[in-house]
Amino acid sequence: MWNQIADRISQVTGEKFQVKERRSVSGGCINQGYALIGNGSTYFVKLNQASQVDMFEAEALGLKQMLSTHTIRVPVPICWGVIDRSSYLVMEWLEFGSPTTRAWEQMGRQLAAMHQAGGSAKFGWERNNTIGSTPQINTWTENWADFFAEHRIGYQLQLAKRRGGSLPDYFQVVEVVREHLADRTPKPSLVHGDLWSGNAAVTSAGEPVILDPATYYGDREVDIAMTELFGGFPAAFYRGYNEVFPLEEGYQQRKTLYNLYHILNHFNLFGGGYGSQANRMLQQILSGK
Ligand SMILES: Nc1ncnc2c1ncn2[C@@H]1O[C@H](COP(=O)(O)OP(=O)(O)OP(=O)(O)O)[C@@H](O)[C@H]1O
Repeated sequence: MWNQIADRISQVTGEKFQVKERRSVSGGCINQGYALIGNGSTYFVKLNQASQVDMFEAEALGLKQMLSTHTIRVPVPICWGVIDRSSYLVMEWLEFGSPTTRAWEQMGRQLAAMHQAGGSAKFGWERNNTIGSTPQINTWTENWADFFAEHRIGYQLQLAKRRGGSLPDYFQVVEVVREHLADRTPKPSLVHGDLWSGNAAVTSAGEPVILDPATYYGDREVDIAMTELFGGFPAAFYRGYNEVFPLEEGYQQRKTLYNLYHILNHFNLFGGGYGSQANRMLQQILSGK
């Protein structure tokens, strides 16, 4: 299989690539990561079962879409497909370094520029993708409140019900979410979609980079909300972001709603205490606080 992947890399890049060494890269939960080292070039390869090829294709197309904005660095996808029983995604290898305050500030500015780049009149994306390993529904929708209420919260609630979670009534929640967002009419921004600290890094040359996206066109605030969910990014990141594209009034209230999506998804993926956390957030939202 590795030789076939090397042949595909050679075909796509136009430069003969032969594997000299292969190293396992730890860090991901969903896929197995490898460094493929050749003479003078290295690639990062993710592997999964053959059935997961759509997930890799969506990731590659999301990375391409972000690249097309020329705003923030993301790993360049090279090729993907199925060989034998495995699906694979090959991308540019990145050397990571320690982030400086300057790099965080620049990441904020560059993410803001990506959010400003435009490119769609509707919310959604050209295909469904995944958030973690959960399907993420990206049906094109005119109205942000409808999109987020139905395709983000509603979809996760349905999955949670099937998982046996005791969460408030689906219709009540979806309607309350729709109401809460009724006055929110953002321009569709290309968002990363899964921007926690594990998916943000800095190269050894000091350049900010964002990885492993769950791209779609949505309210830019979903990315900022998620950066705050598991501990937050350094203050320099928010300073840089607000310099270019200041957050609007009401963000603090919407933040809980936007992060509820990820907590419901964590409940669906991992169960445990995420169910009670989702319930607390839902109660807060339903009581209008
Ligand atoms: N282009 C790259 N070059 C070098 N190392 C990388 C690259 N992309 C990711 N990595 C390393 O591999 C690890 C896993 O990558 P990633 O998070 O994309 O995998 P995943 O299995 O899809 O993730 P997850 O389970 O977090 O959704 C990262 O933490 C990072 O250290």
